[in-house]
Amino acid sequence: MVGPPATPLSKIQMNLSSTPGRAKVREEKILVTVRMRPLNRKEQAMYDLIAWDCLDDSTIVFKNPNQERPVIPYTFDKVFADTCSTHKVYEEGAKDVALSALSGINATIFAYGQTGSGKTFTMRGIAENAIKDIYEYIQNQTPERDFILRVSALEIYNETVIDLLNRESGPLRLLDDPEKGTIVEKLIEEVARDSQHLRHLMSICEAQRQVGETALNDKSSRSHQIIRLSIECSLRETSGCVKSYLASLNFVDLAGSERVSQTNTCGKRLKEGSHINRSLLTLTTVIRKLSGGKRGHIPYRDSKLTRILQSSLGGNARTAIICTISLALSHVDQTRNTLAFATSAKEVTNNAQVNMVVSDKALVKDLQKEVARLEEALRSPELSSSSCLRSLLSEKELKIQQMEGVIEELKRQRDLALSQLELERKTNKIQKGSNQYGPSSQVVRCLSFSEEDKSDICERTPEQGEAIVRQAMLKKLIASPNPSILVDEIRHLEHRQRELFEGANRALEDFHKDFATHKLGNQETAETMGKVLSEIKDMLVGSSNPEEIVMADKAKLMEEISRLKSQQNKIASLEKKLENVQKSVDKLVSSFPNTEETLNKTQLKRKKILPFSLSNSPNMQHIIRAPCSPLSSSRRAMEHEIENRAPGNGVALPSGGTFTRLDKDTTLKDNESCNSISSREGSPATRQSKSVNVKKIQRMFKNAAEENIRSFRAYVTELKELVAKLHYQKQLLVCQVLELEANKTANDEVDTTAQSPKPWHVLFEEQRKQIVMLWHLCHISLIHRTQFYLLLRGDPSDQIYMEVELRRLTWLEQHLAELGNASPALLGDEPASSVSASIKALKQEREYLAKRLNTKFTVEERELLYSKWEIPSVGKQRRLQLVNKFWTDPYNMQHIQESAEIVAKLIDFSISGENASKDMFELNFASPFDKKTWAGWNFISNLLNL
Ligand SMILES: Nc1ncnc2c1ncn2[C@@H]1O[C@H](COP(=O)(O)OP(=O)(O)OP(=O)(O)O)[C@@H](O)[C@H]1O
Repeated sequence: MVGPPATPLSKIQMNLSSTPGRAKVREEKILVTVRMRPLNRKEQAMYDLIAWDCLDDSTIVFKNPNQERPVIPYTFDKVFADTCSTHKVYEEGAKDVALSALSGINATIFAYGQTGSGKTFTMRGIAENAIKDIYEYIQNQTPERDFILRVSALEIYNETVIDLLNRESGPLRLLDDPEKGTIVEKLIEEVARDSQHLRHLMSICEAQRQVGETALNDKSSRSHQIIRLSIECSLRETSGCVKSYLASLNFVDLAGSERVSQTNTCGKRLKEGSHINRSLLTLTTVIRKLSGGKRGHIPYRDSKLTRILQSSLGGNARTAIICTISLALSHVDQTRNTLAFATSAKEVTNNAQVNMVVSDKALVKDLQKEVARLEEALRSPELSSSSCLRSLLSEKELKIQQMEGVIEELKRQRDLALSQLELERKTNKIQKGSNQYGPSSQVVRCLSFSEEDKSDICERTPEQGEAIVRQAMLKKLIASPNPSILVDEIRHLEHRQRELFEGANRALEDFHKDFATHKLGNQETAETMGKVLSEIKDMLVGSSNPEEIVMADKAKLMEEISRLKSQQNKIASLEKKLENVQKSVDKLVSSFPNTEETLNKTQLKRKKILPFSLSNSPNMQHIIRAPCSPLSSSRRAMEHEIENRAPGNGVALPSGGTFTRLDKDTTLKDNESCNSISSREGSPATRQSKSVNVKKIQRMFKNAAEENIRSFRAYVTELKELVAKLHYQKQLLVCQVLELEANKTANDEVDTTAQSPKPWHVLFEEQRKQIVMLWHLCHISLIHRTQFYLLLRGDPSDQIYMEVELRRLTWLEQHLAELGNASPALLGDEPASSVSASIKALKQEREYLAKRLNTKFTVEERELLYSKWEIPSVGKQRRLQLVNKFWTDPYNMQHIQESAEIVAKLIDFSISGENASKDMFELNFASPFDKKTWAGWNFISNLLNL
């Protein structure tokens, strides 16, 4: 086949390269030489004159015997005088170009000239010399180089291409190949075994050529002849890589230009001459245009000659043109034409390049091995068996389980760390004296009632320390509730509540006793006190008793919940009663200003006046220790008052000491004073002194009573808050327990369901709906959805595919949700690169499908679709608008069905077609569509690392 080397373009590296032993070949002008033919016999017989002279080996000049016009010399790369041998012409005008083919560069040598000027004579010699040199070169090469020579030959006779090695094949067609250029269809290419064989083949070509007799040449070539040697050189390198060069060497013997007047042709010869001249004219035009440097339209296609020689004329080849001329004066015009052609040809530039074929044999061998392995695997019954599939599936499920386990463990560790961090933070705040809590700690604050009034960690009592520990425990408890811990916590709260009520009761009883003993306050005050006392007692009765708690210890969790629920009313009742107590105490306080007056009227009559004292009350410690009690501050105020008293006022009060001890001392001193007053009764000084002391004692008594009333009021207020907190805390705990119970019930239901499975068709419908929703949420490929949806119709064998798909999608959806919720600092670019990549891929897929609408649906069908899917009749990108509506409503199964049907038509997918097999899903994340993954599935695959 004549044309550029028949090597696939993909395997050819069209790089400039150095020819072995030569300079780099880049742009290069055509080598143009002129060979003079001596006068032949006919010319001599006619006494024709020699019209041309060689000035030197590159210049020829017309002899101007008449000296009419100034002579214009012609200069070429070489001018060979008529005495020059063909060998010299070859050596200096063709060899260099011809041997380029040995290093992968296309080469063309052709003879151009007037008929009978010696073209065939010259080309025969050139080819002979080239063949000789080529084989010498091959023989001198090292064994690392292998050469293969192939021969093909054709002639263009009357614009018909004939295979000279297979003339019977008839006229051959020229074809345009995008990679190889013009090629001759069905042209035979014979491998030359050696130089002899090659010569033999060339002799066949010569014998087959059209030759005719004309007036100027007995054996005139009536056709253009092209003999092509394809030379393939393989170079084995130490790395095992093999480089191959492939080049063609064309020997072109053109038919001669001729004038009818000179050749005296007619009929057949005239027709031949006409074709010859026309093709030569095209050649001349091509050369002239190329020489002008203007790369406009080059009329290569105007003749078969120029089409076939296109790469040699300004293309990828080194070219040498030997222009043959006759020295005879009778042919001077034809010679001038030839020299003009030669002059143009000199200006034509070619771009010869090495045609290198790199074939990595090692790689090829590896690929062959891999193919063989895969073929073997495919043939293996094990791989296609269901056991293999099952093991593959179980392996992947195991991997998913492991990943889920890891995720759970990480979550647990994260929660634990957060809990510890929060505790640490709060502990630090407490140590710094701050009791401010962040909004996120609201629940914990409700539970941490015992901590709120701790102002200094240094003064923390064991109870306070315990409260901090409990607080941490409660936070853990909320994060991961445990029924037994919850129940314990409830009991603890109830116990604490009872302690508070009992403490309040004892304090109030003593308080009331003191009032009664000392007749403090008026009747109204006494009534109020009695009322408060009875209300507190009611509260105690209303609270849960120890037996219930003991019973609850043994009760089951649900019974405990019921009990707590039933307590709701009791708690509300308690709150109500506390309200009453609060009101009563307020009333008591408001009535107290009359106390001084009462004291003056009543107590002064008594011989023995005892100040109000709780010194003997065992419950006072409860009041003092009561959380949130302002008693400490009132105590300080009392101490301050006592300290500021004048030393000589007759009241011997020790400075410092506790309130209780102060009361004791005061009581003692007061008793003593009273006794003393009694013994000295009657003296004026004594009366005055007694009057002063009584007033002081009354004032002290009043202060103490006021202080105790205020303290008790504050205590009741605090108690009310505590009850409210307990109530809230219990509710929280009940919720926790209920949640646990609900989970337990749900699990039980699942277990029950597992024991009595639903019918497959029901389960299939449920799973399919879930899958459709998850496809939507995870932005899965529409093509995948369509194929999966249409292929899996609820057969029992679909079960495994459904389960795998559901499992994957569930995992993916959770993973994407976690990515979306996670901190960007923790995730880096992952969320953006994952979700957005899937969305982008889906968008591209929709665009792809939209483009196919025109080819897969007729205009009428499209209009129907637009109408049905409510696409406006006027607007841009209606096709995309339509496709954008597919698969967008996961709740509507009719919509899903119709979407799937349209997408299936767009991608030529048919459930009965060749490409419709459930195996296409392969139970892994590879894309189902021609193995050409969409970005979404690519991402999913990478994401799951399966
Ligand atoms: N340089 C030369 N020295 C001696 N004889 C030559 C030389 N060139 C050509 N001849 C002779 O001239 C004759 C014509 O030559 P040839 O057939 O090669 O011409 P041609 O250009 O091929 O003609 P055509 O175009 O008609 O085929 C032949 O007999 C050949 O031997």
